[in-house]
Amino acid sequence: MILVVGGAGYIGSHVVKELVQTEQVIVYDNLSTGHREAVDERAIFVQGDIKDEVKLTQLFTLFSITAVVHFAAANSVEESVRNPWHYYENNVGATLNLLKVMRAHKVNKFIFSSTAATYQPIEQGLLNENSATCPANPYGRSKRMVEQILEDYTAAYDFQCTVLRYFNVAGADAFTQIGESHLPETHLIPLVLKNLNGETESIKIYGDDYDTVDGTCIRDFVHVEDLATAHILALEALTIEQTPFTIYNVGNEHGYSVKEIIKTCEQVTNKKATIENAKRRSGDPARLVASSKKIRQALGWEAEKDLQTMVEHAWNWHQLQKY
Ligand SMILES: NC(=O)c1ccc[n+]([C@@H]2O[C@H](COP(=O)([O-])OP(=O)(O)OC[C@H]3O[C@@H](n4cnc5c(N)ncnc54)[C@H](O)[C@@H]3O)[C@@H](O)[C@H]2O)c1
Ligand SMILES: O=c1ccn([C@@H]2O[C@H](COP(=O)(O)OP(=O)(O)O[C@H]3O[C@H](CO)[C@H](O)[C@H](O)[C@H]3O)[C@@H](O)[C@H]2O)c(=O)[nH]1
Repeated sequence: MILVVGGAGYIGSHVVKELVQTEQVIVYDNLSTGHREAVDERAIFVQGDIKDEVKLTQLFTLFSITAVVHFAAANSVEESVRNPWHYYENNVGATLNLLKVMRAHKVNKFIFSSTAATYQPIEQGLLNENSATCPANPYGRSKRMVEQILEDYTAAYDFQCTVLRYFNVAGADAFTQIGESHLPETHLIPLVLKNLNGETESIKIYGDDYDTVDGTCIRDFVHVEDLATAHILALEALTIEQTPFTIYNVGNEHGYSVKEIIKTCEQVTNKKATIENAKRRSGDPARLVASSKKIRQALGWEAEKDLQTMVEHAWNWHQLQKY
C-alpha cells in the first residue's frame, strides 16, 4: 500500500488519480490547503496532520504501508518570507516527525517533493542536479534542509529516497475532474486566468527590471499530469531496485518570462489582461530553467505537454472549478 501524504492537494491529487490505477492508496492530509473532493474515490482518505505522531503511528499500525510519497508542505515563496517559522515547522519539523514514524515501522521507501527554488539561479543555460544550490527564500531553504536530512538518512539507515525537484507546475487533468485550487491563490497562471475571466481588476507583474529578455522573471513550467507520471516512474524504480539517494529535476527545459506567460494565457482565452506593474516580490529568483536530462535517461520520463496545453487545461478547469 502506498501512503500519499498531502494527496488532497493540487499535485498530490493528480498523482493519486494515476496511482490508483495499479496500487492501493491511502491519502493522509490535514486539508489545510487541500480538498477532500480532489481525492479519487478509489483511495482511502484519512484526515490528519503529519505533526500528529499518535495519529501517524495508528495509520502505520493499521495499514501495511510499503512506500510514502510526501507532498505535504506550505509552498508560497512570498508567504515564506513573511512567516518563515511556519515553513520550518511544517516543512522541516513535520517531515522529521513523519520520518521518525516511518523508521519505527520499518518503511524505507520515500519520494519527496522538492523544488527548483533550492537552486542558485543562473543567468543562462539549464540547471542540472549538480548545479549549485542556494535558495533565495525560506521556502526553498526548508526544502533544501529536508533534502540534506534525507541524504543523511539514506547514508546511515536502511532507507531509499528519490527527490523530485519540480519546476513550476501548471495545468489540470485532461478530463477536467481535478485541478489547481489554492486559497488564497498566489501562482501566476491561475491569477492571470482569474483576471481574464473578469474576477479581478488587474494582474500584477512583480518586477520588470530583472536582467532578463524583457525584464520580467523567467520560469520553466511542467504539466501536472507529466509530473504525475514522473512520480509513478520514480516509485516503480524505487520498488524494483535498491536505489540510493537520487535527485531528479522535473521541468520542460524551456524558460518563459512572466510577460510571455500572460501573452500565452491571452492567446488561449482570446481575451486581454489588465496588467499592473508592481515592485519586485521579495524572495523571487530571476530565472529558473531545468535540465531534465537525468530523469529522461534514468527513468525514460518525457515532458509531453507544452505551455499552451497547460494553459488550455488550466482554463478548462478554471471555468468549471468544482472546488
Ligand atoms: N505548485 C508548484 O508549482 C510546486 C513547485 C515545486 C514544488 N512543489 C511542492 O509540491 C508539493 C505539493 O504542492 P501543491 O502545489 O500540490 O500544494 P497544495 O497546497 O495544493 O498541497 C499540499 C497538501 O498538503 C496538505 N498539508 C500541508 N501541510 C500538512 C500537514 N502538516 N499535514 C498533513 N497535510 C498537510 C495540504 O492540505 C494540501 O492538501 C509541496 O511540497 C510543494 O512544496 C510545488
Ligand atoms: O500575480 C503574480 C504572481 C506571480 N508573478 C510572478 O510569476 C513568477 C512565478 O510565480 P509563482 O508564484 O507562480 O511561482 P514561484 O516561481 O514563486 O513558485 C512556484 O514554483 C517554485 C519552483 O520554481 C516553487 O516550488 C513553488 O512551490 C511554487 O509556488 C514569479 O516571478 C512571480 O513574481 C507575478 O508577476 N504576478
